[in-house]
Amino acid sequence: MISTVLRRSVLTTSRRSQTLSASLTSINAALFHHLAPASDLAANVQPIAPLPQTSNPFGIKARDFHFQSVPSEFRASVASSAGFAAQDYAEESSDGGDSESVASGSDGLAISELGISPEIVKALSGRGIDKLFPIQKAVLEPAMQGRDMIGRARTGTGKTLAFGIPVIDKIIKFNAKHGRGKNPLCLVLAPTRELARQVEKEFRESAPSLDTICLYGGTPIGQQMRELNYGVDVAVGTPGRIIDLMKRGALNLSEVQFIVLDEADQMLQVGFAEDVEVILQKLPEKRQSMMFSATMPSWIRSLTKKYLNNPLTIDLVGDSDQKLADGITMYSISADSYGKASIIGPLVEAHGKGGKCIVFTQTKRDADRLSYGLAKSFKCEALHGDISQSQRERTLAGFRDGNFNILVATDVAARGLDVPNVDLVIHYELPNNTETFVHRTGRTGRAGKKGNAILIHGPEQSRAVKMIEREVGSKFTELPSIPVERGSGSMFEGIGGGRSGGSYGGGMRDRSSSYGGRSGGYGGGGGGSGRYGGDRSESRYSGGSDRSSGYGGGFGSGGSNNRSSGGFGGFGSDRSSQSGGSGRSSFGGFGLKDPNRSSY
Ligand SMILES: Nc1ncnc2c1ncn2[C@@H]1O[C@H](COP(=O)(O)OP(=O)(O)OP(=O)(O)O)[C@@H](O)[C@H]1O
Repeated sequence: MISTVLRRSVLTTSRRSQTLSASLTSINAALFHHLAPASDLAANVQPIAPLPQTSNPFGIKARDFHFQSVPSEFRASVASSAGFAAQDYAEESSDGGDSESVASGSDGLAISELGISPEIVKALSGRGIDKLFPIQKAVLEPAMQGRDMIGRARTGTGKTLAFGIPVIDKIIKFNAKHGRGKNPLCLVLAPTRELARQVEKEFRESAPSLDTICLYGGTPIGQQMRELNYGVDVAVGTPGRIIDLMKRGALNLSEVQFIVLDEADQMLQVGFAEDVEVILQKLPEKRQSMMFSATMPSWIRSLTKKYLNNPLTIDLVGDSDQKLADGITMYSISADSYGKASIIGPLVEAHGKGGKCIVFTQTKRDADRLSYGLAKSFKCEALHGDISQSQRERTLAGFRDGNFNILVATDVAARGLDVPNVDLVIHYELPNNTETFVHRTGRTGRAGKKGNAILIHGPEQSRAVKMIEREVGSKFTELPSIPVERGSGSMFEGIGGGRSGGSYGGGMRDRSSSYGGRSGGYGGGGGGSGRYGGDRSESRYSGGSDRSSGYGGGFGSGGSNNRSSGGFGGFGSDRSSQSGGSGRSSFGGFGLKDPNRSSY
C-alpha cells in the first residue's frame, strides 16, 4: 500500500507539470484510412456522425488538482467533470492529424502508429500485442469520438481491449491535462468475479500508470474501501459489491465518464438486471456508455433505449452463419451415459495435444465427480460455484500456470474467461442452448489460435446435434465411438453415487437432456425426488415429445447437496455469494426456473 501511495505521489506531481502532447491526433484519420477498405468491418459499422467541435460541450469546468501529502484523500475530486475526456479527444483531433504517418498494412492496424499514449503502446507490445484485432479497429474511432455503442464479436477476438484501449488512452490524457482525481473515471461492470478480475488485469497491464481496482464479493470489503479512499482511475466489478460500496459511501460514481457493460446479456441471466439499472441511474448523465453483449434480449434493448445515447451498433457477428471463431474444429462423439466418463481420458490424450483442456459439465456435482475420477490418472481440478472464492482463484491461477491441465467446470467458466492455450474443450453433455455452446467452445481458439471442441452426445440426440450445427454454422466431424467395458476396472467406478452400481450409469431417468433425446443424465440413484427434474421449458433443443428439463431431470439424486450454493451458486457474482440458501440465484435464470437450483 505504501508503495502505491508513493508511486501515486510521484506520478501525480510529475503529471501536474506535464503539458499534453498533441500526439493523439492521427487516430481518427488513421482508422478511417484503414477501415475504409476493410469491407468485412465497414459493412457492419454504421456511419458515424462527426462530433460537434464546441469548446466545452458539457458546460462544466475542469477539475482542479488538490494534492495532499497524506495517503487518505490522496486524490482530489470535483464532481461533475464527466465528459471532458471525450471532449479532449474531439478538440485535439480537430488540431489536424497526420494521416500520412499511419501504417498501411492491411492485416491489422499497427498500434504504435495510432497516436495512442506511448505507455499503452509499450505495455501492449510487451505482451506481444502490436496490431489491432478487427473488433478493436472497428470500435476505436467511434469510442475515441465519445460515441455510445453496442458491440458484438466472436469469442476470444479481443473485445476487452476494444473498449479498454480507448478508455485508458482517454484517461491517461485526461489526467495529464486536468490532474488526477480520487473517484473513478471509468466503471466496468462484469457479471462474474472471475471476469471482473480478468478485465481489471487487462486494464492494469495495458496502462501501468493508472490505478485500477477490482470490486467483487467474497473478499474483505475493508481493503477495497481503503483502496478506493486512496483514489482510483478505473473500477471494475460485479454489481452487487459495487452497490454495497456505494451504500457505504466508499464508492463515488459522480465522476464516471465511461461506463462499460461487459457480457451484458449475462447480467440478466445471473439476476443482476435490477442492480445494473440502479448503478446506471447513479451515473452522471454526461458520460460515454459502451455495452458488449452476445445477444439482445428485450431487457438489453430497453436498457439501450433508456441509458445509451444514440448508440452505434458494431456487430462483427451479425447474421453470418459462422458463430465460432475461426480456427476451432468441432467434433462430436456418441457415448451412452454409462460410458461417457470413461472416454474423457482417451479423448484428452487423442485431441488435447498435451495442452490444457476444459471439460464442461451441467452440474457442480458432476464436475466434482468427474474431476475426482479423472484425477486418478490426470492432473485435474474442479471449478464451480460451491467452491470458495479463494479456492476458485487458486484453481484458475493453477490452470493458467499449467500446474494441472484438465479443468472440469460448470458453465461458470463458460463465458469470458481467457486462459491462453486451451487446446481442447469437451462438452460432457449437450449444453442448454446454442449460446452456451458457443461460449463454452470459445474458451479455445482464442486470439487467432487453433483449438478443438468435442461434443459428447447420447445415441438418441442426433437431432439436437444437427440443430447446434445449423445454429453455429459449423459442422461436427463425428468421431468413432470408443468402446467402454462395463463393470470392473473403470477408474470411475464407485463415484456414480447411485444404487445401481454403474459408475455414471444405471438407474437414470430418461427424459432429462436439455437437448431432448432420451439419454438422460448419469444420476445413479434414479428416482429420488427428482430435484433436478422440474424445469421442462427453457431448452430450445427439446426435441420430440421429451420433457427435457433445462438442466436435466435425470439426476434424480434426491439429495440436497446440489442446492447448497443457493443465492449465488454462481461463479462469482456478488450478492450473498457465500451465504447460500436464501438469496436470489445469480445464474438461476439460465434454463432453470427455480433459482435455487443453479447448476453453476
Ligand atoms: N490485438 C491483439 N493482438 C494479440 N492478442 C490480443 C489482441 N487483443 C486481445 N488479445 C488477446 O486475445 C485474448 C482474447 O481477448 P478477450 O478476452 O478480450 O476476448 P473476448 O472477445 O472478450 O472473448 P470472450 O467473448 O470469450 O469474452 C486475450 O488473451 C487478449 O490479451
